[in-house]
Amino acid sequence: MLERIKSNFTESIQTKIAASELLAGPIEQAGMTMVQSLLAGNKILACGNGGSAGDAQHFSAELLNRYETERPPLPAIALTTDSSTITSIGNDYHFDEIFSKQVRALGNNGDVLLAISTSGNSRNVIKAIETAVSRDMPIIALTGGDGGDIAGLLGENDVEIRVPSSRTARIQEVHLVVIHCLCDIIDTTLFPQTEA
Ligand SMILES: O=C(CO)[C@@H](O)[C@H](O)[C@H](O)[C@H](O)COP(=O)(O)O
Ligand SMILES: [Zn+2]
Repeated sequence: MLERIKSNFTESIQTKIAASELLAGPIEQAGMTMVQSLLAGNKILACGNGGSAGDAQHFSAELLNRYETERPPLPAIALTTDSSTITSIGNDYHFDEIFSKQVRALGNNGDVLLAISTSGNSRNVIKAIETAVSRDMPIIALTGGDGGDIAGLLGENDVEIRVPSSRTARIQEVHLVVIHCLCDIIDTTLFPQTEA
């Protein structure tokens, strides 16, 4: 068991090192897309399932409250938190619609959709992306594996940040680092004078 534990750490570290080489460019591009949207008075909507629902909430909390620096609150909404909304859409329509219906209600032209799926194949995340496309919302997709169906849906103003791993746990561990990089870009670009 001790060897198994150590190998989980080793694999996580190695995936992060590989990701830092591959993903620094796309992460910078995604961070600047978010900065431009926030500067224009827009907001960021975030969604995902399971561990990725937690990631969506982690991101929105860091914008709404703070990341590392003292700065004003920034507008973000996790579409994963309102159990009344999620259960009623799932019950009356379909679980595939739980995020897309909220994007229809809350998403405006220029808002960003942060779509998180380790497989790239979650139907409710895919439908949220399709709705965001129809609203002219740029999409930042955090994926893994081969990018799944999400990879084929993105346009030239969108950014896919695809973790080079096929294990859900390893992909999620890198997604968290990516989310912290995005928060760091937002803080240091929008509030360059503020001390951490
Ligand atoms: O956290 C984990 C596994 O580490 C699970 O809860 C996992 O997030 C769920 O199985 C999700 O439904 C997987 O969805 P996705 O990442 O493929 O979109
Ligand atoms: Zn997990």
